[in-house]
Amino acid sequence: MHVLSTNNLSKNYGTVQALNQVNIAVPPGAVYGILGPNGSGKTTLLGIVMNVLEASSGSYLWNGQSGNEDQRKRIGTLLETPNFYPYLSAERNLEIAASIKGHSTADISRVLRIVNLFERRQSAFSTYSLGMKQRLAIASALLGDPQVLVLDEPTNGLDPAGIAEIRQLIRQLHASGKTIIMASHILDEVEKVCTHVTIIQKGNVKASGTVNDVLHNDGPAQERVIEIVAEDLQLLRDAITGLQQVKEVISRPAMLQLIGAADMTPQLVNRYCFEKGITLSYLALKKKSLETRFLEITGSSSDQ
Ligand SMILES: Nc1ncnc2c1ncn2[C@@H]1O[C@H](COP(=O)(O)OP(=O)(O)OP(=O)(O)O)[C@@H](O)[C@H]1O
Repeated sequence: MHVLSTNNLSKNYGTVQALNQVNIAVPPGAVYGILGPNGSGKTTLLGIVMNVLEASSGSYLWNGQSGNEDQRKRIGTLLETPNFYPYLSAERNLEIAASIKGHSTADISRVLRIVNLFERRQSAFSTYSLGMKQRLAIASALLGDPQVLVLDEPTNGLDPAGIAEIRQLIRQLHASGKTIIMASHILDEVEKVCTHVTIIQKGNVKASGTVNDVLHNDGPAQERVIEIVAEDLQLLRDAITGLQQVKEVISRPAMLQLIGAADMTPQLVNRYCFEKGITLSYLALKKKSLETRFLEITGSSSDQ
């Protein structure tokens, strides 16, 4: 059974269609990325499934059941930057959060340890770095030990060190068995921490599946690139141009790049050169870059 599934969720804000018949299905134990540029509808989607916003149409199920308050209490959320009191300690702030959420304060040491802030628990929130502040926010989401976490852009506004801390924490929570649903507009982030991804653009789902299938799978009809080097590049160029599977030969500094379809295999190129009496000193099949694949899916980098 899926932890979360949506059925044709749509949302209009007046004339703005923020979501258009969105279907996602989150398997247990996944780190599920909702990837899309600013304004693509990620926050709206998370807001609806957390019952902060109402859908215009469509429905969703948490663990196969229509959402109810009790269930939602068992989901840890980080939807916006939480308001912690700057002059109170991390521990005191969590005591307040626990009492608001109806969780026992006995859980506070545990969550502070998970996010690696236990040693700094007595320090005032205002003395924390941005990364620490965000970790405290995740600690607050972890109160009550929810099995599912919903995080909206958890690394937004952090410096590279802070980003690395949060990504490490998400990986660690995943390893401990939590299901994590997170919005992000950073392709690299989704590739680094997520197991599954839905790419959303202008409220429409463009692709969904495991990160590997969606972002790395070139598909059989896709173009591929092979790089080759031999002692005499001109001779190599003259020879390889005769190989039917090679559509284009590009001269790069000290190497040739061959563009072809999936039938242009490294084995074929190697054998062909060998038969022409040329020994290759380098041969590599290059994967299409993630960025290129993303642009293919979304059609544009800046278009929302
Ligand atoms: N309260 C609102 N009233 C009117 N339009 C809204 C409202 N909230 C969001 N929108 C619009 O809905 C669309 C989706 O917004 P949403 O915030 O869900 O996207 P997002 O992908 O989360 O973007 P961001 O990363 O910037 O938060 C945008 O066009 C946005 O301008």
